[in-house]
Amino acid sequence: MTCLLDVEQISKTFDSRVWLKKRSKTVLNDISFRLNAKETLAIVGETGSGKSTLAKILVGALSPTTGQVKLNGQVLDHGDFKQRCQHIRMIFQDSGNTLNPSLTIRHTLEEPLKLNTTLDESKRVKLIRKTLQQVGLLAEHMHFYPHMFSGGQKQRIALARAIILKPQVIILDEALASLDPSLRSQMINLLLDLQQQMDLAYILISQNIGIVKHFSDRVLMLQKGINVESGPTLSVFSNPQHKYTKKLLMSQQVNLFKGKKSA
Ligand SMILES: Nc1ncnc2c1ncn2[C@@H]1O[C@H](COP(=O)(O)OP(=O)(O)OP(=O)(O)O)[C@@H](O)[C@H]1O
Repeated sequence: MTCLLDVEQISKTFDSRVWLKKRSKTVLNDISFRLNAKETLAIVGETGSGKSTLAKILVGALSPTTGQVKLNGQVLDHGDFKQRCQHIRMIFQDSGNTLNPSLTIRHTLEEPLKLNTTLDESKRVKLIRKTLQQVGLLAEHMHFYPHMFSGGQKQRIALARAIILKPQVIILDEALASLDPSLRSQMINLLLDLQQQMDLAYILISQNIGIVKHFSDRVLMLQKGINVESGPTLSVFSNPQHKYTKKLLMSQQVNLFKGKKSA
């Protein structure tokens, strides 16, 4: 299988000044992993372990102190948002609530198309209709405003905004955390369907071992910015080697023997 995303030895140190004294804090230390098409890698760690910092580096919102990110073998330069935003998209926990309340869904979805494609208006509208249907909404919803949707529907619109440019990688930063269990299962099934249809790769950032077990192929356990254990999700969860992994699994007491798509 060809490698889509190649993350090589990423480290990040934040510098700050307190009372004229310079302080440095290393929040990511030598993180490397590879991601293939149609694959889901979960990045799991407690609060403050560096998950969001890593996600921000992958989408280009932060530059790494050392290391590099390659997409299809090409190094991504920090600040090259046009290249990144077409290929790597991110959905947050509250993405649905960040929709501009004064814009119809059509205008929200049309914005990235105007910025990144040469499609004319009729082709843009056609693609918006198709994308809304792909995420389980109606084509007519493009005329609605965000306040006319439920939380789960808004998260689907955020997903539509993420897939409309046909990206290769989607980063889900706790994107399922605020949904109730039934909406969460529907969203996971939708994400798995889209993964097959569009050859998408996902990076799932989560503290929820149950979601990770259900959704990911491989897992990377992050503790204080260090990759303490990684591998196929079922192997890591059924035979954890590092005490941090054992502690997280114990704290959430998950049934470890059901994996992706069989749960
Ligand atoms: N701009 C910044 N300047 C200094 N320190 C920062 C900055 N951004 C993040 N940090 C620190 O980096 C560490 C990792 O933060 P990060 O948000 O990546 O963790 P996280 O694993 O995503 O946590 P959570 O699950 O709570 O979102 C934290 O200690 C945080 O305080």
